[in-house]
Amino acid sequence: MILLTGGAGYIGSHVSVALLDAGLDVVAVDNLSNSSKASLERAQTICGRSLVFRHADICNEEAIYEVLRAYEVTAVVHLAGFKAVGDSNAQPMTYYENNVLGTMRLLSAMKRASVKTLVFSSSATVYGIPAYLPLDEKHPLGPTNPYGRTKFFIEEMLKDLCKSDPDWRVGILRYFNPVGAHESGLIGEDPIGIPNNLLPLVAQVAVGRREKVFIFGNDYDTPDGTGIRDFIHVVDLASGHLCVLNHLKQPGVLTVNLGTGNGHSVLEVIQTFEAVSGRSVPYEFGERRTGDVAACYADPTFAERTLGWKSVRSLARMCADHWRWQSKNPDGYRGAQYQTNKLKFRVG
Ligand SMILES: NC(=O)c1ccc[n+]([C@@H]2O[C@H](COP(=O)([O-])OP(=O)(O)OC[C@H]3O[C@@H](n4cnc5c(N)ncnc54)[C@H](O)[C@@H]3O)[C@@H](O)[C@H]2O)c1
Ligand SMILES: O=c1ccn([C@@H]2O[C@H](COP(=O)(O)OP(=O)(O)O[C@H]3O[C@H](CO)[C@H](O)[C@H](O)[C@H]3O)[C@@H](O)[C@H]2O)c(=O)[nH]1
Repeated sequence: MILLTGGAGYIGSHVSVALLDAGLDVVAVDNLSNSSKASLERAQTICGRSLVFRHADICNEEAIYEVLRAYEVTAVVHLAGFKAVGDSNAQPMTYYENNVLGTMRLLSAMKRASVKTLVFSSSATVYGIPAYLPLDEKHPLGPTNPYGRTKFFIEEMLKDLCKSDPDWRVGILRYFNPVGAHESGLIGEDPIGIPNNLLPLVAQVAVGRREKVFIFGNDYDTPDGTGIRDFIHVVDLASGHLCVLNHLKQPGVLTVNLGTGNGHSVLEVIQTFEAVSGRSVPYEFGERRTGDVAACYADPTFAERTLGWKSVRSLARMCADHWRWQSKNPDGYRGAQYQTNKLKFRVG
């Protein structure tokens, strides 16, 4: 049984599908602070298999310990955490408490239950301002905001833990920019309030929920002046978790970029989204956003060499799948236009 923390979230629901489709048993733990259980009900519908859902907080060591023991968990995929850069500047201690302390509590529960295999969601944000591109795993680390520092501190903690005890096997996955949705259109990203990230905002403009996209800067040193990022399809990202889980046979830490290696500009994303959706996405150029860099994209060769993992879905596919999710669920999970044949969770 695999314990998936943050399982009801955007990436977690897609990882649930990847794990269930691979025939693994899953217990998903989430405190639903940024998600809805509907995502996991739909993940079950997609796979035709049920999982166990437990409403719990990773900061609650006893609750996590009880789950680890009750379901005979053998490995943990740890995605639970807060992720908004702006919020983390405003409330750094909340971020340190939830992300760093929460991970400490989880690790402590794992140690007590003798579960010592972990896959952790880190972020390309740990690299900070790129000294060179593409970013390989050896690039120096220097996160520029509290959210990024929570990921950095957790990475350091995991390295120390593995040095101290050779029984631990840890995969650190540095995600670039996850976008898109499962091809069924049943699960996808459902941010609360005005989206901070580009793709969900573009999708909400296309569907008519918002008026236009403000492009943060068109004077970067890039071909069209707008920022360049490494957008990666969330289904490709999810499959990377399976690959790393299968690969964690040796003790120690394996740190891997999950990106495509291709950079796409903000304007390119908007134009591609318009083309696949047939909708217009009005935009306006505005000031640069504090903390943004001109370009950020991965060197994904280590992932391919060590895990045999490679992203396969194009930007057009990312936009098309994101659009299918958004157009079928204009109000996200709250709209619930879909009537899914709800499979019951194995334990409610
Ligand atoms: N989406 C991105 O752009 C991105 C990029 C890099 C890394 N990540 C990391 O990937 C992970 C998943 O991100 P996501 O985009 O799916 O975000 P998300 O907010 O959709 O999912 C996170 C989930 O964790 C849950 N959660 C938060 N704190 C919790 C706690 N204390 N106990 C239990 N559950 C808790 C939330 O309710 C949510 O369901 C996060 O750790 C995030 O930092 C995301
Ligand atoms: O309303 C918007 C939102 C974004 N952008 C631009 O779109 C690009 C992508 O921005 P996102 O906010 O979608 O993504 P970031 O690259 O800023 O950051 C994301 O990816 C990082 C990893 O690369 C970290 O994981 C971070 O937490 C996560 O939010 C940037 O050039 C940004 O300036 C706009 O022009 N307008």
